[in-house]
Amino acid sequence: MDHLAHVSNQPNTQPQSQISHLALDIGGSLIKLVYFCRYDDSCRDDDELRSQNESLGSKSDNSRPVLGGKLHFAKFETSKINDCLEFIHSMKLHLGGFHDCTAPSSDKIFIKATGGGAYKFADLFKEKLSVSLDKEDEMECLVTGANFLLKAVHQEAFTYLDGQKEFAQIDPNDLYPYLLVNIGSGVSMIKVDGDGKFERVSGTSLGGGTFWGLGRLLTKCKNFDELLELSHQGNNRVIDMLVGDIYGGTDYAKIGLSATTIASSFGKAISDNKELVDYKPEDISRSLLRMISNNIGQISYLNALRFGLKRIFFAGFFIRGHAYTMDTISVAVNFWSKGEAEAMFLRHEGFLGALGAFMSYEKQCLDGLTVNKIPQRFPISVSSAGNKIYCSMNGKSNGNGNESIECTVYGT
Ligand SMILES: Nc1ncnc2c1ncn2[C@@H]1O[C@H](COP(=O)(O)OP(=O)(O)O)[C@@H](O)[C@H]1O
Ligand SMILES: CC(C)(COP(=O)(O)O)[C@@H](O)C(=O)NCCC(=O)O
Repeated sequence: MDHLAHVSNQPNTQPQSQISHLALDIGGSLIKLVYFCRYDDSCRDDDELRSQNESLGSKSDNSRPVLGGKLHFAKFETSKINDCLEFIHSMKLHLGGFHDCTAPSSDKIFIKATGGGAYKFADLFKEKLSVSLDKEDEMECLVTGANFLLKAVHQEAFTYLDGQKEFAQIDPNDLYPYLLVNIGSGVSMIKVDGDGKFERVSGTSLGGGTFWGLGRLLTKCKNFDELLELSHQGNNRVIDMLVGDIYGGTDYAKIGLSATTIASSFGKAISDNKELVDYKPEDISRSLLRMISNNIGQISYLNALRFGLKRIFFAGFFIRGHAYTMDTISVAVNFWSKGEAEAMFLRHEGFLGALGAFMSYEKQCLDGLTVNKIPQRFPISVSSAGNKIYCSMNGKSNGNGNESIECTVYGT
């Protein structure tokens, strides 16, 4: 089975009854899965977690049991949805949904799902797994996921400039407003003012799908990571027309453009008298990556300026923890804002929507949990005091956002 990534150490060895609450984000390019896996001894009072709780500024409640476990993440290409269905089936993840106690037929299992595929593939899930997809709004899920990560997960956000990664100290009480830029197949820009308070203020169709789609056509690369890898070795100046190419090697200082600034992405191709085969795939990949990243960085900054936002968080699987992508976006934001605005990135960049869908289980009547009839309800939410779910990262970041998140949930 060709699933791209999963984060649990050995998911297939987990006792099935420990897995619960599967949530999906089915996007234009990738399907993202989040599910919760309890530890065996999870129903316990845990002093360490209580002190963690107190350090987060919330009061511990000794009367409630603690469910310890991990959030696991996985992703599949949307075009390989059958692999995803097989994975869910083999792990029995589809049983980790909820019964709608209010529905006439309460034997139905619902799985929380967001993204366009929650609509497009609803019948397929019903046919293959006998589950219904309970649809949650994509923008709402992105915002819920971002707020959760920024408030609850240690060292989630970081800046990246000149090869230097620096974790940002995020004060949960001073988080808003910010601009969330989700770079998936397309790009959404969302002004976030609070929990559930947001507005999608802009977007662009020149996103991750454009980079991968054009890149595949122009370079014959077989997968996304190969294309990204190629860009490492490439030189965009071979294809991009620089200010210096137009100005005889000099800056256009009067308007603040150096000779090395890209004047026109892919512009050299009009006059080089070359065919596609004459360009190296790595140079094409590099130019393409800069074109898309610069453009998104610029539009993001303009929207931040429009609403007076200082912080811009970039997410979505286009970024892929890739140094050059993050560097280019950071430089674009820095350049256009003259250092006023800052680009930040998230370790779990691609899982915001799926996490948001996962959080939305909180809204449901959860008494009829289907997995092992867990007696506790599952109040997942991150209040400003962070007093229901606690997280710490498990293991070091590998840049893919594929770590599991240790989390603890109070049962009620
Ligand atoms: N393994 C991969 N296969 C395809 N695209 C990938 C892969 N890894 C990263 N990407 C990039 O991530 C984008 C999808 O990001 P994602 O946040 O999952 O958006 P969506 O919800 O639209 O699928 C793709 O368009 C591509 O640029
Ligand atoms: C339609 C979408 C919200 C779908 O989300 P995605 O699957 O790309 O993550 C997104 O592709 C988008 O915002 N596109 C840009 C459309 C526009 O504003 O021009």
